[in-house]
This record gives sequence, C-alpha cells and structure tokens, in this order.
Amino acid sequence: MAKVLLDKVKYSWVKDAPLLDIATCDIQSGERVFIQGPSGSGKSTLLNLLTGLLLPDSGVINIAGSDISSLSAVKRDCFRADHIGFVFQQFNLLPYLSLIDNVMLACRFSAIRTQRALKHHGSVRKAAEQLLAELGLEEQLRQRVTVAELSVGQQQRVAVARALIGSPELLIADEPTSALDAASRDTFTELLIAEASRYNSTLLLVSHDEALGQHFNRTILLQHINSAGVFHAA
Ligand SMILES: Nc1ncnc2c1ncn2[C@@H]1O[C@H](COP(=O)(O)OP(=O)(O)OP(=O)(O)O)[C@@H](O)[C@H]1O
Repeated sequence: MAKVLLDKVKYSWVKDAPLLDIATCDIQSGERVFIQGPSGSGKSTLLNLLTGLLLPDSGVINIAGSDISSLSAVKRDCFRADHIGFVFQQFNLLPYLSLIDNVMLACRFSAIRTQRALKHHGSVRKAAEQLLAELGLEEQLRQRVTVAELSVGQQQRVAVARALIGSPELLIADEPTSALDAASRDTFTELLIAEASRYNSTLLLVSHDEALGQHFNRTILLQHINSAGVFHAA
C-alpha cells in the first residue's frame, strides 16, 4: 500500500497563470479517496503529476516513500510500471488481443509486478485468470473473444484487472464510470473499491461526478486543496 504526499506543489501550463497550487495533500496507505472537481479544474493535470508524466514547477510529490519528481525520466517510467495501476477513462485496451493478454501486458513492463503475480498465483496467466474471474468475466469470454467484442462494461472490468495485476501499491482511476448509467456506475464503483481492498492498493478515483462520493469514506474537493483559483471551467 502506498502513502501519497503532496507538499507545496505548483503547476502551470501557461507562464504566470498557475493551474494548481496545492500546499499539502496527504493520503494514507490503504485509503480509498474520491477526488472531485468540475471540468477544467485540473484533475487530469493532477493525475499526470501523481504518475510522473508531468513534473511540478516546484514542490514535492512523494509516493510510497519515493520523491517521484526527483527521479530521472527513465526511473519515473519504471516507478509507474512497478507501483501504479491506472484505469483510464477510455480504458486503453488493445482491441485485437484476448482479455488475458491485455491483463498480462501490465506485468511485461514490471519485474516487481511479475514476481508478485508469480508468488501469489504461480504464473502471470493464472493471476490474470483469477482477476478476470473475480471481476465477473466468465471463462467462455476469457478464452474465446477479443476485447473488441466486449461491451463497454466488460471492457472496463478488463481494464481494472490489468491495473490490479501484480498488486501495485497505488490504483488510480480517471473518470472510469463516465460511459455508464447510474446503476452500473454504482455497481462498478463498489467493485473497484472491493478489488482495491483485496489487493491492498491505495485507491484514488478522480471524477467530476459528485454522486460517486457516497461510495467513499473520504472526498477531496480539488477546489478546496487548490489555491491557484484559476480554473477554466468548460
Ligand atoms: N496539454 C496541455 N497544454 C496546455 N494547457 C493544458 C493542457 N492540458 C490541460 N491544459 C489546461 O489545463 C486546464 C485543466 O485541464 P485538465 O484536463 O487538467 O482538467 P480536468 O479537470 O481534467 O478537465 P476534464 O474533467 O474536462 O477532463 C485546461 O482548461 C487547460 O486550459
């Protein structure tokens, strides 16, 4: 499990127009946290900072004891692959691969996650099988179809399995329910929280959708922690 700490983090896309100015934000190991903010408030920018895809203009971003902003680009890529599982809004699955191959892909870039999958399941394939089964994708689907043949809800479950294989300490989900109706959204969010607990991952879910807050013990409003105050709402 990962503790996440932001200290005096500032980021601007445009010089002299800060988008994010976060004095402090502290998320404990194992917490399941909902970060809510309207469109244009900087949620994706914040996630890109947390995953080391962007570097802050100043300040420190510490994840699981590592100051990721001080790592080289190559080490940040390795850190992300080893310690962070990501569920993207558009899932980013490879459409012509099987479900299992999509899930196993996350281990190909991380020796640490491969070792964990081997330790707990005997093989990476078995780890992928178990995750897909837990997420309700029955064997017939797992064996016979490509991702392109799945419904949106089924693709989303594959994306969660890929994010969780090898038990990364931090699971980040970016607007993962935007394509779902209200009932499916609630079911999926509960499933995501349960799987994060099962795999001992700290969970950060980011969305504009206030209704998701009911599922979480803690909600952080981006506007409350961000004193930049210049957000360009759509
Ligand atoms: N690549 C970029 N280059 C320049 N400016 C950018 C870039 N990405 C985002 N921005 C600016 O940062 C602001 C916040 O964008 P961001 O995508 O982080 O917000 P968001 O809260 O995730 O929005 P949404 O919910 O609509 O996805 C945008 O309004 C835009 O002005």
